[in-house]
Amino acid sequence: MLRVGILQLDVQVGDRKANFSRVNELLSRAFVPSKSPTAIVLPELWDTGYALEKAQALASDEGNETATFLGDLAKKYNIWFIGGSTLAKTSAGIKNRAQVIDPRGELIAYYDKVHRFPLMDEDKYLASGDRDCTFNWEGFKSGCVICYDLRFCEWIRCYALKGVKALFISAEWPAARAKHWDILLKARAIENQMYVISCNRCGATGKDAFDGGSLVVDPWGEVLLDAGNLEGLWFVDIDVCKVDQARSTVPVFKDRVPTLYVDITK
Ligand SMILES: NC(=O)CCC(=O)C(=O)O
Repeated sequence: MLRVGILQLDVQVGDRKANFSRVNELLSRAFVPSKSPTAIVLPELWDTGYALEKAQALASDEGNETATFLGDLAKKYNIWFIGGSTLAKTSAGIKNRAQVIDPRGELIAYYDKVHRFPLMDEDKYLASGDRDCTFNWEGFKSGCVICYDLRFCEWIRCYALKGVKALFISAEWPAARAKHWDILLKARAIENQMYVISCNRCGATGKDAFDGGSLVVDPWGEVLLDAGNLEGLWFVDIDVCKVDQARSTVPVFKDRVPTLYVDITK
């Protein structure tokens, strides 16, 4: 068994100090030790929110400030942090970067959001990523994407074809489209026969409301955890055998006919 913790946060926009201190507080209040290796997931841009007009000032070099903060907590609690993105200053511009930190506090992988969301001005302020992110989480091949990436079934399929069995998704997905969020998480889990482990923001900034609704969905599409719409930290165990069971029972990956899946726009 492996265990995931969903830390659903009401992000304070532009205030990294407040978000750091809230995460500290939630962990010290709600962390439950376990024998199962544990990964905690945070929302997209959990430390600064969508203050993109101030991205230049808020971003830290390669996202190091946030990685250091999480690294210290990872060591203290002997946990992973998987996903949860920050603004990272890079030579190619500022990126929306999800970080993977192991229990030694080391940043072992990161993912720069590939599909920038124009309705929240990401195309105006941020540079996009150009690669996927897969890694070994306690022997379980896993991957990360961020929010709007969830809409691109072909991108998530690439992860599954690379052998990913657990996909971590961090998001700031507004309440206005909460239904899409819910359906797409379940669809991606069912069609790829993988765990989908998500963490969305909750609360509101001005008129922008976020409903949370973070889900952990198993490879059969069953919801193992629904965080509701409040701030908090919740845990659930996942049985790694379920992915192989689902894939051998309904042999989608054996039955694909990729020679027919051509891109007709080319
Ligand atoms: N932060 C995001 O990428 C939001 C994506 C979103 O709201 C959507 O509808 O897609």
